[in-house]
Amino acid sequence: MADSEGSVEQKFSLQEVLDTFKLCLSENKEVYLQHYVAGWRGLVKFLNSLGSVFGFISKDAVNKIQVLVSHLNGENGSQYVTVQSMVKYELDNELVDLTKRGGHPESGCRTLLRLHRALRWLELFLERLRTSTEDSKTSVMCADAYNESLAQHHPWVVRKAAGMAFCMLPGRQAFLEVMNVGPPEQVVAMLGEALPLISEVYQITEELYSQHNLLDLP
Ligand SMILES: CCCCCCCC/C=C\CCCCCCCC(=O)N[C@@H](COP(=O)(O)O)[C@H](O)/C=C/CCCCCCCCCCCCC
Repeated sequence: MADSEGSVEQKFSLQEVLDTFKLCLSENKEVYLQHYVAGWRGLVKFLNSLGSVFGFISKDAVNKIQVLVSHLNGENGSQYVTVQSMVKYELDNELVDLTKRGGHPESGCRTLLRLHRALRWLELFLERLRTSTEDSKTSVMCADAYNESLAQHHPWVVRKAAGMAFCMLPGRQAFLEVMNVGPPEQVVAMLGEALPLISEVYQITEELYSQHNLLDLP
């Protein structure tokens, strides 16, 4: 639908996100950065539809997406086709701050690590949502998933702000409706399809980062 300024309204579609995560893995199980970033773009669209209280989260995610896009579109873009090639290129060329922040505050490795940690939150949250019942609270599912994952990497002030934002989440039914899939049973089925894909992308990235000791990049 076009708005009053003539631009096309971008509605969130879970199917679209599912499709992008399907495209993320190459035949030899490398993670395509372009599709990884597209998956996050889709998720941010969803976050934006929940209202301005989530703006500070959306802003941070968009910043990180933009950093990765600028690597992809930069003069060394061919080195950023997959997460594997990015890691190799940046490590071989000493483009990553490994122990403390220095000359490479926006390395692809560091930036992707932040989204990678958030992907674990997403996996935990969606699994809770998939197995939830009508009276389950999205705010509780979201907070539990956050405390089990991302929270460990955030300072008190961010944890506090995130906790307050979670309280503003719509209830389960409204939440499922925003996904634009159909009745709750259909959403649950689609989540069942999406979760193994998200989980595989997460696991492959986690192993790669672990092999190269990149899981604690400053
Ligand atoms: C399938 C559809 C249903 C679920 C849709 C969920 C949509 C979620 C979309 C985006 C999630 C946001 C990802 C946030 C990335 C955060 C990265 C991060 O950890 N950044 C921190 C560290 O960065 P540096 O300072 O080291 O550069 C930064 O400090 C964070 C600031 C913002 C607060 C982040 C809170 C994250 C909460 C988890 C997401 C909650 C979304 C709730 C909506 C359901």
